[in-house]
Amino acid sequence: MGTFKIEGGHQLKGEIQPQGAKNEALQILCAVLLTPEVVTINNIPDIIDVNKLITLLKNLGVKVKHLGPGSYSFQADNVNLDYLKSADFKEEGRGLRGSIMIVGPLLARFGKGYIPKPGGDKIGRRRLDTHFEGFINLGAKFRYNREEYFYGVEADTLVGTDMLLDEASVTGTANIVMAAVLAQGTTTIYNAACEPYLQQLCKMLNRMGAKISGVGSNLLTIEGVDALGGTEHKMLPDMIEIGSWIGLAAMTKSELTIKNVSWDDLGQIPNVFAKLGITLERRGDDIFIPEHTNGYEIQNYIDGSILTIADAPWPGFTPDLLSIVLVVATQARGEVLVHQKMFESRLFFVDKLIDMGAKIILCDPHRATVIGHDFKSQLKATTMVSPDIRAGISLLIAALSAKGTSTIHNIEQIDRGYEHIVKRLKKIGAKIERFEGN
Ligand SMILES: CC(=O)N[C@H]1[C@@H](OP(=O)(O)OP(=O)(O)OC[C@H]2O[C@@H](n3ccc(=O)[nH]c3=O)[C@H](O)[C@@H]2O)O[C@H](CO)[C@@H](O)[C@@H]1O
Ligand SMILES: C=C(OP(=O)(O)O)C(=O)O
Repeated sequence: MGTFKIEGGHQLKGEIQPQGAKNEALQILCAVLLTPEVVTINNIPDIIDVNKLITLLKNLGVKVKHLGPGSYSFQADNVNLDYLKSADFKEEGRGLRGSIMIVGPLLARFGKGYIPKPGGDKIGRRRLDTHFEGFINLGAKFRYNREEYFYGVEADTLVGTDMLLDEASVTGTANIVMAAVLAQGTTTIYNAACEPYLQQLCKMLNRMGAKISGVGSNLLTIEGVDALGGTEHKMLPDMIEIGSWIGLAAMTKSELTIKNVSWDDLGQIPNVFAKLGITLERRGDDIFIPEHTNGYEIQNYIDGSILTIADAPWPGFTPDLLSIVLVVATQARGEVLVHQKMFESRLFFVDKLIDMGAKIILCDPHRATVIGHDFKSQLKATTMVSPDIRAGISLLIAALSAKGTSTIHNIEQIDRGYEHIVKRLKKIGAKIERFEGN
């Protein structure tokens, strides 16, 4: 287990370039299984989850070439389906959440797809019903081994149909789309998720020869085709990382420029941080955050009542930034109610912030009220364990703003989704060191 030691209370300054989007990368990498031709992918983030998925693809027989920083080519012209029966696969497949999305492409191209219960953050129940109901709707037979938590779908042919998803699941929609592109006839998916990750996936699939319309909406229409070909794709910047750096700038009262953010793909994100009182300036495609010398003030609603920030499927506010919103609010002027609707166990990390001196009331597992200090009282350094990726980065931001030296254990959780974080944070002046072990 790795550890960060962080000396807090220092202002940062400079430019930071966001990495390629983790959640997009996990979808796009799985899509290489849909064609025997070469797919070249750029701006792939160098993070644990993505590297695990690349290893899994290699073990499945996909030819992987590293072309340069963040660029790889993939060719799935000799896929080894026997690997899916191996003990190694049962171990590797559960190493991350994104591995679930190999099932749709494998089912569509080879008639069978298997996966052990995938990993990812322990942030509450994370069911997979939407994925498998979708495959069943396309004509697949489903089986589940309860002892081994092993899922499987099989079908000689998939046949397009109309379906209404029980929830707008991000990875579920991606999985079903990747199965439907090679099905016979037309599939419609209503209540589809439409995050930029999915829009990017659909655009890439269309470049490979798929026929998907409605991209960006919650109604996708997919005309099945016989085969897909190769293509080249570039990942968008990671919007969750961008939100994390906005929070970091505000909490440390630092002037930061976040470079090349693809502003038009950020949806509500700039707006939500602006509601917390943070000044964000659009400079071309960069976000400039000035030094917040006088702090930042949370806006109330028009009628004077307390602001609520809640998550919702896109174009709503992403749940992956609520932990960051929460930590940023601890130093704001004013109060906010943070409502994490999707996940049941994602707010428990507030205990740590309370230990550090933050004024937070955890109302129930989904809601926390934060009363900001307006920098009149600094958070105190402490020792903590990162419970999940976004709580981890939030605790890191808290530590960078706190007085004294903090220790964060279990930083692999942060490494899952943040590329070369020590090097990048040091470049803007952060005092952070990594240690292996505890
Ligand atoms: C690898 C990857 O891409 N992970 C992301 C993906 O996970 P993932 O695809 O696993 O998440 P889902 O979209 O399936 O759902 C996440 C949770 O939200 C609940 N839910 C979902 C849809 C809905 O309309 N209402 C609702 O309550 C689900 O029951 C589930 O508990 O999407 C999540 C939701 O944006 C993000 O937090 C994860 O970072
Ligand atoms: C919850 C997240 O990731 P995963 O779905 O991979 O656990 C996240 O990225 O915030």
